[in-house]
Amino acid sequence: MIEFKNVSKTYAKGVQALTNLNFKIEKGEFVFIVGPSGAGKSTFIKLLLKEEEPTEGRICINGKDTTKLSKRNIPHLRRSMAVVFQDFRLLPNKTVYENVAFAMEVVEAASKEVRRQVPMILSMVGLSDKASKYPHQLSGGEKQRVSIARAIVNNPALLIADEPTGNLDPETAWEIMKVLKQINRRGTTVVMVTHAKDIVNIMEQRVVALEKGRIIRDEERGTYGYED
Ligand SMILES: Nc1ncnc2c1ncn2[C@@H]1O[C@H](COP(=O)(O)OP(=O)(O)OP(=O)(O)O)[C@@H](O)[C@H]1O
Repeated sequence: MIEFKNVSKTYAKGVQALTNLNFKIEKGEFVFIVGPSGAGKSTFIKLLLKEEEPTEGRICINGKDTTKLSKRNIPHLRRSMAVVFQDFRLLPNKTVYENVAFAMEVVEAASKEVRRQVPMILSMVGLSDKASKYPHQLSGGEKQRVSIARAIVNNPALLIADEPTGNLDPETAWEIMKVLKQINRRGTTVVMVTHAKDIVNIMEQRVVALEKGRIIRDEERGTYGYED
């Protein structure tokens, strides 16, 4: 599904953020990306989302070289992916239902489809009873579940989670992991960047470790491996 071939990224002023990355992520995988600050994790996500271009190499998604993608086809690529952030990024003046519905409205889904899909997704993330609440009336874990609901409501093939548990206490973080794992079981590929050592160690999923822009480990049932 995702293939990086000899991918390097050098920012302006010569900062080399990623050096010669080679790896594949297959459809349906659950992959943790770990590494110390500055290792290149955010750059990796930006390349996936085509927010940045690699300086060298090729990034193929579903067999297509995204570096060669025409401008016209970028929206289509972006729609196949969704991102969940540490800070939730919900719309404060919209209810839970409206936040999720809005993600469908911007891709011009039929209103009948919105009315069918939103309650289903809210029930999946355990928020049916909060549909009419506003973000400020929710706990951190609930906000993150809304943001996950919004991310998956258009059925992306790939869910990118950038430190999704970073603002949550350990118990709530585990609730979020359960939701992500459930989404993964339904077939969505999940790539999660994290510093949550315990979560990585207990989940026993594939771990790709970056350090100074290089992959230093890629293990099938990996561990966190750092002491930060
Ligand atoms: N827009 C940019 N311009 C110049 N250098 C950048 C830019 N973005 C990132 N870098 C540099 O590239 C390297 C990798 O940064 P990146 O943000 O990808 O790391 P990270 O692993 O996500 O770190 P963190 O865990 O702190 O978020 C760092 O040396 C950083 O300073």
